[in-house]
Amino acid sequence: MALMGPSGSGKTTLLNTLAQRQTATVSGQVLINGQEQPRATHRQVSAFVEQEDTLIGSITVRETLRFGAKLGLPRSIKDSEIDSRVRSVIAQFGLERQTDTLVGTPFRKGLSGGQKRRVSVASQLITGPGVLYLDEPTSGLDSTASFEVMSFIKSIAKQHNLIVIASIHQPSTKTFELFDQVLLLSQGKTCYCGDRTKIPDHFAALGMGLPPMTNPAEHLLDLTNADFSDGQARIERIVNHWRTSESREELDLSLEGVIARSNNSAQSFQDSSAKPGAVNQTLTLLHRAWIKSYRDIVTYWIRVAMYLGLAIMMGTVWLRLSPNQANIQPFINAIFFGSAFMSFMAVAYVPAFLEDRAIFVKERENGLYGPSVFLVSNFIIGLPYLFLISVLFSIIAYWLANLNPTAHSFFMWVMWLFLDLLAAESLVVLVASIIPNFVGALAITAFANGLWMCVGGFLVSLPTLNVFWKYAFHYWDYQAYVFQGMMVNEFSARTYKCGVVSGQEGCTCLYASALEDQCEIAGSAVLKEYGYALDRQGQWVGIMVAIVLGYRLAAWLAMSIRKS
Ligand SMILES: Nc1ncnc2c1ncn2[C@@H]1O[C@H](COP(=O)(O)OP(=O)(O)OP(=O)(O)O)[C@@H](O)[C@H]1O
Repeated sequence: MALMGPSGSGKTTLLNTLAQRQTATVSGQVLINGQEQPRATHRQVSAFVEQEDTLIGSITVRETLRFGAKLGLPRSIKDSEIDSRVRSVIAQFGLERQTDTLVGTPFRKGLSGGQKRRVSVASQLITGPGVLYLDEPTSGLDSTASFEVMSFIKSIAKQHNLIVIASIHQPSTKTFELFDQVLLLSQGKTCYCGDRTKIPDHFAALGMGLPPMTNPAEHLLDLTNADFSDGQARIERIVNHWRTSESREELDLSLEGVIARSNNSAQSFQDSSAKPGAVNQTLTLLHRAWIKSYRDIVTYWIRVAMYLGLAIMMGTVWLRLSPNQANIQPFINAIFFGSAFMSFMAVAYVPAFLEDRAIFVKERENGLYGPSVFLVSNFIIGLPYLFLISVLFSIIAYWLANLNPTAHSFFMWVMWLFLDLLAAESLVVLVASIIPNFVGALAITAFANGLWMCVGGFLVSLPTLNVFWKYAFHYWDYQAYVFQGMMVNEFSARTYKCGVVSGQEGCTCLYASALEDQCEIAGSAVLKEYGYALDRQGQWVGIMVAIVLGYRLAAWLAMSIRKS
């Protein structure tokens, strides 16, 4: 069935209402086989293909369909059967030659627009729905590609006894003729609903017959458009004519028949408990995210390169500092840069997360999985990459800057940096879950990281920081714990040479410590100045883990509440 009508006539609203996908206030009933069904049943028996393709660009056509099947089909279905279903859907959509072609990203060319549309529809058909809703399946395609997409859909609909309801804007004559039924809307009202072939007679009775050599779809749109002269009066005539027409009477009668029959027979639909379990779905998402993470440079590799650049820059700016008192402040500054600025740069994760979130929203709408599965897989897939970034950054920057040169201190630094990046990424996930908009999420994450920098205790020492900022924000500032941890790592066991004044005997030490008479400063004196304890790293690690989990939990809450 083609759902047609001029712009703003209510096509999308009706389609969403039928598919039970929106919360707009509507009245009336949506019946399947003559009976009202719960939302979960709608999701089981139907599939919805949105106007925009939300495909993952860095996986192949075969992988797209396989992952779609594994996420949506009951776990009792074996891998071999999934593979054969995938092969058959690929063949039905004429995509054999593109089976192992990537869908395509801005950096790697993949499928054409029409092929992408076919993959979008195919990925919804793999789970074998009975009703398929298509929101403007041909938008953005030229008339040849539109016809091609619709004819594939038509032949599959015939083969599988599938009901297809597609909103469509301005189909060519050939594409229009693929539809059996037409529902014509204008200003939210029905202008015609029924057999396509009966349209010419229906409108001819109104004196609005189809002129020769005219595209029928275009003619119908002209008739129902209120913007033309006499538009309003004409639409009212069309609507009234439909209300009293024979076609309308026939439709009512057949609906009454369906409802009466359904009252005498209980409908049973497929059991939803047979869906794949949360663990299986998490593993499937992890597998898909893993492929995406190594193929798509935007996900992690741009960030790896950026952190490598920053490591070289930091290591050469703070180049081989010797441990003397003049370098104590530069060491502290290096630690601040290594903790605060590194986490600030996590804003580079915003676009990749928003892309994953868009896929999640679509798949949740289709009833595949919820926020827990998405967030757990997102968390796990980030761990190896963040660890890799922490190790690579540290190998370069730590030794070039000559921070405390012991193996133990190096590994402790890597751990602090890893926790830092993990917390920063969790903050991005939280902010982008609440504000799923590129500029908005970027601005708020940058603001939050700016705030954490200011109240961390380095730019303004804790005793000086005013009580509001201290008590409201300092104690859950993840950057503060990383800074403290890195400071203890550098200064707890290292000594620094005091300064010698030329022409004088002895030396002057900037920090008083027990080693003053040997012209040295014990690093612990620096920590004393900042008020940092030497033995609380374990507690700080615990607090960092709690902050990371807190951010992820808050993101889960935001995603559970926010549905779009
Ligand atoms: N039956 C109705 N009664 C009253 N208002 C309606 C009805 N259907 C839709 N609307 C309202 O009309 C507006 C346009 O609806 P919608 O976006 O569904 O139109 P559309 O035909 O899909 O437009 P386009 O082709 O431009 O996407 C929306 O604000 C919607 O809430």
